[in-house]
Formats: sequence, structure tokens, C-alpha cells
Amino acid sequence: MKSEHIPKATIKRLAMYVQVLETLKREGSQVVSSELLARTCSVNPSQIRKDLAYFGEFGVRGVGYHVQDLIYSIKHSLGVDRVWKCALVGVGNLGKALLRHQDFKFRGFDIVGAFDCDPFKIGEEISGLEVVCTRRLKDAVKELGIEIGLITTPVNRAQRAANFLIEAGVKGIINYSPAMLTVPADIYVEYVDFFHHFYSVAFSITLDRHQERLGSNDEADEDD
Ligand SMILES: NC(=O)c1ccc[n+]([C@@H]2O[C@H](COP(=O)([O-])OP(=O)(O)OC[C@H]3O[C@@H](n4cnc5c(N)ncnc54)[C@H](O)[C@@H]3O)[C@@H](O)[C@H]2O)c1
Repeated sequence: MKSEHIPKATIKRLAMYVQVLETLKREGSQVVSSELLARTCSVNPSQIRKDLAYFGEFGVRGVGYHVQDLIYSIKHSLGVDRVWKCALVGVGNLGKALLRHQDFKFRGFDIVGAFDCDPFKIGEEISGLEVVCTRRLKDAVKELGIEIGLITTPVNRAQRAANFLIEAGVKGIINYSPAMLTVPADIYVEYVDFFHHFYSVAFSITLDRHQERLGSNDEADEDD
């Protein structure tokens, strides 16, 4: 890797590039032009070139990028060319849906532990994984080599779940609850909220309608 200081926005775009490249690979593409990759990812080609420059020289002038090579290089540089063991805390509606989703394992994020504090849920089996008492989290993290925690507890229990995970030695957390977590500086937290996307789409539609209304008012003014 050329530079250690890769901006967070670049890392998010790289994750998107990998996802698009993997789809292209599944569809049988061996080479992709920077224009097609850029269009599919809704960024401009110069942004892609700038993002990839952190890792070295890619692409052949007039040909584009070799799909497999690019996937390998990005994944290798970002450390996602291996399996990351994960634990999920809070086996309710959302937790169960995530545990049943096969893509996590397929993409290298293997949920190997499912934890809950509800005695009625402990012992239940979801997708072949037994729900275990949260008190056993610390031992399980060490035994199973868990590095990432997913929090799917109610909002008022999320900090407690985070504390358990951090105490157990987990370094990264994906928090699906709407709680803002307080964590030490060396713990990485990502917040996942589907509603941000709903807001974003609703705002965009509203803005379009507002512009249309302004446009039709302007036309009406010209007619007067
Ligand atoms: N990110 C999103 O877009 C999104 C979408 C839906 C729900 N959510 C959030 O996900 C969370 C879960 O929602 P749900 O509908 O699955 O709730 P749920 O009530 O069905 O499940 C929560 C589970 O957490 C367990 N739990 C509570 N405290 C715990 C603790 N300290 N340790 C371990 N387990 C604990 C409960 O026993 C329960 O099984 C909520 O915070 C909700 O707001 C987020």
C-alpha cells in the first residue's frame, strides 16, 4: 500500500467498488472500463483513479481494469481477503434476520456467536447457531477468535452490549440500534440505520417536487 492515511470516505467507496466488481465477475466480465465502473458506482472516473492510487498502479490505458486483479488488490490491501469472526448481541427480530442471512459468511464475515440475555431465547437455534447467555461472551470471544460485534439490542441496552463486547476484547462494532455509543479511541464503531436511506429518498423526491412547482410558477408568471 502506498499510503497509510486513507480517508474514511475512500474506504466506503472501495467497499462499493468491490461489491460492483464481484457482481461483474459473477456475470463473467474479465475487464471493466473506468467509465463503466464509475457509472455503476455513481462516481466520476477521476475519483476512482484517485481512490485506487492509494494502492498502486491499476488499469491498462484503453483497456480498463482487470476485474479479478482489482478485487484481489483492494481486498488484500484492506484486510478483507480473509475470514473475520463476528458475534451478534440481541437475538430479536433484526438479530434473527441477520443470523439467517447467508451473505455475511459468503463475504468473509462469519457470525460464529449469538448472544442474548433473555432466558427464553438462550438455547434456541437460529441457522444452526445456538443462542448463548451474554455472560459467556468474554470466554466465547477468546475461544472463537471473535473480532467484530454486531449490536441488535433495544436502544437502551446498546451501551451495555457494547461494554460487554469491548471488555471481551472486540475491536470493531456495527451498531444497528439508534443509540450513540461511548467507546475508547481504539474501538471502531459503524452505525447502520436503514431510515437514513428512507429520509434521503423522501428528501430527494420532495426537493424535485419543490423544483417542479417553482418551475411551473415561473412559467405561469411568464404567461401573465
Ligand atoms: N438499523 C436499522 O435500520 C434498524 C432497523 C430495525 C430495527 N433497528 C434496531 O435494532 C434493534 C433491535 O430491534 P428488534 O426489533 O430486533 O428488537 P427485539 O426486541 O425483537 O430484539 C432485541 C433483543 O435484544 C435482547 N437484549 C436486550 N438487552 C440485551 C443485552 N443487554 N444483551 C443481550 N441481548 C439483549 C432482547 O432479549 C431481544 O431478544 C433496536 O434497537 C431497533 O431500534 C434498527
